[in-house]
Amino acid sequence: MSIRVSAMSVLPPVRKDRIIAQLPQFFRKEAAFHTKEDFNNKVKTACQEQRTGTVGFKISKVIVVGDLAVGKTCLINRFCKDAFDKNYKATIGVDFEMERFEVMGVPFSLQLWDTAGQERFKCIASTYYRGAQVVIIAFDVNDVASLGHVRQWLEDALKENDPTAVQLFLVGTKKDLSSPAQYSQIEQDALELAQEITAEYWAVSSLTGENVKEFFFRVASLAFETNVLAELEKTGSRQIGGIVRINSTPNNVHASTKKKQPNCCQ
Ligand SMILES: Nc1nc2c(ncn2[C@@H]2O[C@H](COP(=O)(O)OP(=O)(O)OP(=O)(O)O)[C@@H](O)[C@H]2O)c(=O)[nH]1
Ligand SMILES: [Mg+2]
Repeated sequence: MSIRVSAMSVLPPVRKDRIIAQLPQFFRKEAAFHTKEDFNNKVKTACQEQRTGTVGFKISKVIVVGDLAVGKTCLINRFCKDAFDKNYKATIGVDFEMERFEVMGVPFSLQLWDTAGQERFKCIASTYYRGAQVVIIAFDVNDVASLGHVRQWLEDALKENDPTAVQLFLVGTKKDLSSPAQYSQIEQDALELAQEITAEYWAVSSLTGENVKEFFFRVASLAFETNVLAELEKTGSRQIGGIVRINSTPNNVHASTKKKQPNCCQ
């Protein structure tokens, strides 16, 4: 009996709890990437017609930065391993986890980079900031100073990346440790800051798991949506180039552009 190894059989199927069919909603309207209830129509159609180009084969890089001990490692571990460690073990340099999703039937992967917050490991960690599509800045909702350091983390992360291309999230951690009154006080400041730096704001607890899955699903969905839109724009401009060259009338332009569409997913 011969064994056939195809590209499809190398990867196990995407986990059932990583399948995204609908756009997960924002946490706070005041500081959301956008407030639409559903995925962009063009993106939905592209997924239905399997016209998402290379998006399904690419891996988006996500970096998680923020002060030491705010809970970056715990946040990633809660999502990726459904585990929580109450003992603090500082991250030395960086670590990363791969997470595979399926968004509206299209495979999509995130590479989650967990970086060190300790000053002495920061210079190693910062060499891994480059090429991030998503920057997550974490602060502890019980520690105002960690919120105060967010701008510095942002500046460091953006030094290595194209600021206009980065999707930014501000995440308050350890929500379980604060009383509702304390929390709402810091949330005001966090929302204000999130608006100023154009970040989407979330508050989570890795201990209880509150909002952790919702948050990463939102990150994956928005990164996916952005990538598909960029891909459609690329294909669109290629088609326009074709139209100019063949100098067609509007009717047969449509026919010829249709033929030119890549069919890489079939
Ligand atoms: N109660 C509570 N404790 C948390 C939570 N998240 C993290 N911690 C605790 O906070 C401490 C630091 O967590 P880490 O995830 O290691 O912090 P870090 O940001 O990765 O720290 P560095 O790697 O040094 O930058 C640990 O003792 C965790 O158990 C949370 O949601 N709730
Ligand atoms: Mg860590």
